[in-house]
Amino acid sequence: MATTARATGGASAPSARRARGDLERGARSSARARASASFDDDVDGDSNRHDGDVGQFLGAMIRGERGRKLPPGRVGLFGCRETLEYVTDPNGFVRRRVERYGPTFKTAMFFKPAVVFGSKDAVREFLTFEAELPADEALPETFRELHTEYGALRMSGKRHQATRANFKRVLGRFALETYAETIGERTRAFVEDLSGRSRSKSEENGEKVVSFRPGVECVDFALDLLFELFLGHVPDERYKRAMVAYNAGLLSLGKWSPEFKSGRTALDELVRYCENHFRSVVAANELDDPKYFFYKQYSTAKDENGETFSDERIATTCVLMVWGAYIEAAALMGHAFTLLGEHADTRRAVAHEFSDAVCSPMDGCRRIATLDDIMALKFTNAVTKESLRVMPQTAGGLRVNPSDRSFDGYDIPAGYVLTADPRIPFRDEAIFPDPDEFKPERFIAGTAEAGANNVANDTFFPGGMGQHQCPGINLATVMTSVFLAEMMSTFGDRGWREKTEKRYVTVPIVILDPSYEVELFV
Ligand code: HEM
Repeated sequence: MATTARATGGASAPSARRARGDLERGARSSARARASASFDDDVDGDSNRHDGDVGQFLGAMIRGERGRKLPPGRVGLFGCRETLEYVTDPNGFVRRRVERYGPTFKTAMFFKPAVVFGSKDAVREFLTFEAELPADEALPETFRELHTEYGALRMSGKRHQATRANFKRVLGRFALETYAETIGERTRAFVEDLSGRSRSKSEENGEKVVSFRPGVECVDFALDLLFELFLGHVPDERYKRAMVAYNAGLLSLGKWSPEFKSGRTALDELVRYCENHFRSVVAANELDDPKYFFYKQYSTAKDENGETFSDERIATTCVLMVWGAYIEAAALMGHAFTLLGEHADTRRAVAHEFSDAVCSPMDGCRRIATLDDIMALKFTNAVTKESLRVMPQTAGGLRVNPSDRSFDGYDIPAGYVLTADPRIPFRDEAIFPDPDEFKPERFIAGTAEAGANNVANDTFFPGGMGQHQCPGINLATVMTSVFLAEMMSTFGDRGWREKTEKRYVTVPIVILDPSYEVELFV
């Protein structure tokens, strides 16, 4: 679940590397173009210099920034230009600014002035005071409302601590052990179904192919699977469509927008559905059925006052958890899958590692992996981590700086959003040499590519950091590792051919566009 990366369109190119290359070339030429434009940005950190940028000049006056040493960059008057550029291409936006200003810069996010940073020193300094910073005020208005009063991202203090304690019960190790079998079975069925859809390409060579659209099918699959893990079943299509509408509403541009209104209706419908379902499970005395593990945990969950949750709160929590998980897990599956398309050796290594773990002379390769098996897939797990690094799907969390402070050598005025952005260290040559290269070995201790800092909290934080750090990233990693293992065992040897240009949607997170299609060889 993440709140910041939001945009449309995306790079189109026949391979992820080329897509990234295009982004970079675009970034370089647009940086050159901007450098020669008369409305230039404040590049030296001196907020008194605006080089003809009237918006920035007026904005800095109104915000009382003149004479203070803010980071380099541009906020503008209301932050409109920066916000629109950010939502159009969030990863490129950050990359261009880091190239131009370095790892700490000021800008505007969702029309609020913001300081974005990602150097190890800045991250360490940030962690010394992050726990005191409110997250709620930094969220876009539409998100705040649809995230509801029960949403963790809006909470702080004792209320938030109680909510986090409950997350441990449904996203911690014991929970993952409980979910592993369903994840394994559903993933295998998904891949078998895909393979069963294959058809002969031509009469002559008997080549069998199957068309696969990861931008749609991973989303569908992840949504079904997470409904099943958290609600014990997959509701009918209507509620799946409602979840998609809710997702769109959360980060709509304003409360006036049709997306926001549909998101509101979808949320009400989903909460009603979950509440009725939860009540029916309780009434039937079925809470001890293992498929209702999630309900069972929440039926005894306590809030900050020691009170058990109301049915409405449990139902809303179910909706928020399915939402927070499905789009993130689907994005990661899609990114990791497409990155493997370019790496035949890596595909085979993933398939090999899986067969070593689950195949035996007794039962062939039919055993469903346990959590221990999945955690022992060191190479495959490293592929998922490297995919998160090479193709970041979310930004970091947003926090509001409540009072003037000095941070990272700069003056940060009260009201500025502070955000530690994982995309900055992900591309830092000193931490990840050849950052454009896809090298899962970086995340395997003892290999030549493994750097001391690769998995440190202050350099690799795809799920954010601090009080609201993602509690679900391990679930997404487990789902993706199993998905890759099953997919590569069936299709990894011969790989696939792209049928359409690769495109990315970045609303509300960076994810493959539904139109992207490949042909898998069976
Ligand atoms: C690769 C997949 C994922 C990524 C990249 C990701 C990213 C993030 C980020 C960056 C945050 C921090 C926001 C902040 O600091 O303000 C976050 C929070 C959160 N994520 Fe994830 N997430 C992922 C998967 C999941 C999954 C599978 C779940 C399962 C339910 C989940 C549930 C949550 C929740 C509940 C929070 C809020 C925590 C809090 O406010 O205390 N996420 N996520």
